[in-house]
Amino acid sequence: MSLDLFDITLTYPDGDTRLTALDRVSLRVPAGTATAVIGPSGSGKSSLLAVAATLITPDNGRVVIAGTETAGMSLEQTTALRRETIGIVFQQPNLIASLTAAEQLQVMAHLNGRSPRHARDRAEHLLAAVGLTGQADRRPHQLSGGQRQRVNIARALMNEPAVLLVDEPTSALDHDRGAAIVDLLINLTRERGTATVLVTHDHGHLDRVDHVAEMVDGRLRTPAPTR
Ligand SMILES: Nc1ncnc2c1ncn2[C@@H]1O[C@H](COP(=O)(O)OP(=O)(O)OP(=O)(O)O)[C@@H](O)[C@H]1O
Repeated sequence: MSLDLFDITLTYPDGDTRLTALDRVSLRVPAGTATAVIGPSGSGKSSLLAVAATLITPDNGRVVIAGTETAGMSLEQTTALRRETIGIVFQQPNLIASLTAAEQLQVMAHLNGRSPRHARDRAEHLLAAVGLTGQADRRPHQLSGGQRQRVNIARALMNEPAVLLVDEPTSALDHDRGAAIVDLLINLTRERGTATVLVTHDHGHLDRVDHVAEMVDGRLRTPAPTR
């Protein structure tokens, strides 16, 4: 199931006028593929991710998540859609200090009303998928930065999202660990068929993704295939 943004315009209040952060942006991310969004600071990358995540409603345009049109939905409907179909990986892992790696994941399934047994099994499976077999009982301070980011990614996948939105996942990591995280994200995208958007400053990893979309002053250059 794909992610589709059609002709999105987003403005923010700016004194007496409004600042255009996204200017008629359209983007299609098919299932099982990853698109990197690059561009200078202030070009609109985070705004694009926030609109795709249904965290901000654009002034104009349509956001279609896994075939579901989000325009006109109530707050409750949008929240439910987000919980069920979107996984978000923020730049900083934002893990809960007192919980083990497995518990960080189980909380997500609990919020979605899944059984504790289901949550335990899925957490174990996903921690293995991100290369953290044997680390399930560790708390954040007992994990490295790269391992914490892996827990973060596994947590975003807990509810089997159709769409995976990732903001600067490698910014706190050195080049090799960053490359390993991008490889992991690409493999998970293929295996799980997610439509993945990856905002990144790190152009060293662009050869791994399917498309690169460049933001310039709120506009998107047509995505170019990278392979
Ligand atoms: N909440 C807000 N209120 C007003 N203006 C905002 C708000 N958020 C972002 N902007 C402005 O919108 C434009 C796009 O910002 P955005 O954060 O989307 O860019 P970005 O490409 O993600 O930047 P960076 O790489 O620095 O994170 C910028 O001019 C920014 O100053």
